[in-house]
Amino acid sequence: MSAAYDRAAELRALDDTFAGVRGLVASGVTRVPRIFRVPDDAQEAPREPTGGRQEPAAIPVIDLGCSDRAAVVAAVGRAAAEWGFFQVTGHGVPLEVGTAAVEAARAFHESPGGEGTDKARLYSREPARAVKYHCNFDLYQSPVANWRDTLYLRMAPDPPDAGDLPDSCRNALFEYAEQVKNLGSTLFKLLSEALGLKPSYLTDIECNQGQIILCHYYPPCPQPELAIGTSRHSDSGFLTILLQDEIGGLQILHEDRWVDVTPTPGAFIVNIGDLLQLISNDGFRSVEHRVVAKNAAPRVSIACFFSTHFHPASTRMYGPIKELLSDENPPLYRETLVRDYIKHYYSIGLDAKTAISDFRL
Ligand SMILES: O=C(O)CCC(=O)C(=O)O
Ligand SMILES: [Fe+2]
Repeated sequence: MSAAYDRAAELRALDDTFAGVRGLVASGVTRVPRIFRVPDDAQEAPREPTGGRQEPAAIPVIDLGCSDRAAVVAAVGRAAAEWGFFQVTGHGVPLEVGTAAVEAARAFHESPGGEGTDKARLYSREPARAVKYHCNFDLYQSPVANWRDTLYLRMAPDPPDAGDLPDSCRNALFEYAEQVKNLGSTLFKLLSEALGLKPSYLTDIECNQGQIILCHYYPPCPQPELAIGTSRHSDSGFLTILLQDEIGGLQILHEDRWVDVTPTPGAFIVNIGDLLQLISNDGFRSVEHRVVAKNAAPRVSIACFFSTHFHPASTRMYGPIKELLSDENPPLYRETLVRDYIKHYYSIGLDAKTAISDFRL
């Protein structure tokens, strides 16, 4: 690495544009700047794509509208234990609600940056702010900047001031958040039952209390093989519900291979987060995933995390659920406040799944 490369200064210069990766692309960059380059030696170990000699693997698709509830519970339990990821159809969220949210997110990200704009008003990486826009939440922690910008909305437990949301997104994203919250409640019931607990168990212990919505935008990348859209990581919260557009690029690590999560119109992707792995005492798995960069049309995804994150009033301790423990299934993790877990997770930045192992007994 040449001495002339001042990474900190380049990160700062990007931050100071308030326009993110989209701003770089709009200005016509044809080469990936060094702050985004994935070092050769960090090339992510299991590089093999889906397929090879076998049939391409695919995450389970579960129809929540199926009238056989026991079968749905069993399918959710199997998927959460074996894959950590599944897609759901028959979920009751109208197609147009998801489409409107994706298009609102796209319009925001494609709006101009610069003085006096929504982007400049919202650009922040201040933890306390409920509505903000930034390029890489972990820009200064992570060794590799991701080819991605994000609009961040903390919707619950305390909803943001409506006026803080960009005008063009407000209605679509409030509506989306409400619908996805309801879907989250449905999923927490199914997951409780799949653990052999009463349906209200996970909501009784407030796993659904926090809701954070991240509207990601992945601009076309001129040298996609040198960069990454989202570095490999597992999600920190209890549960994530993700909507992706038709571009693709999301991959999950399954049996040591990267498996493509193929866009399925109208379906949501659901995945278990670290905190649910922790309280289920490894009954459910929080699985690493990443987004590859592409030189295609921009990609939009909306991730909804159920997690109270930095909520200061939350004093509940989370540890392996007592009802699941026995001599054969002793606790594997120590108890933690959500905010302490999240603080630790953020201090590392997106990386291979390491935060949860620091909480193992
Ligand atoms: O954009 C995606 O498909 C995934 C984003 C993601 O993994 C995350 O926000 O945690
Ligand atoms: Fe994620």
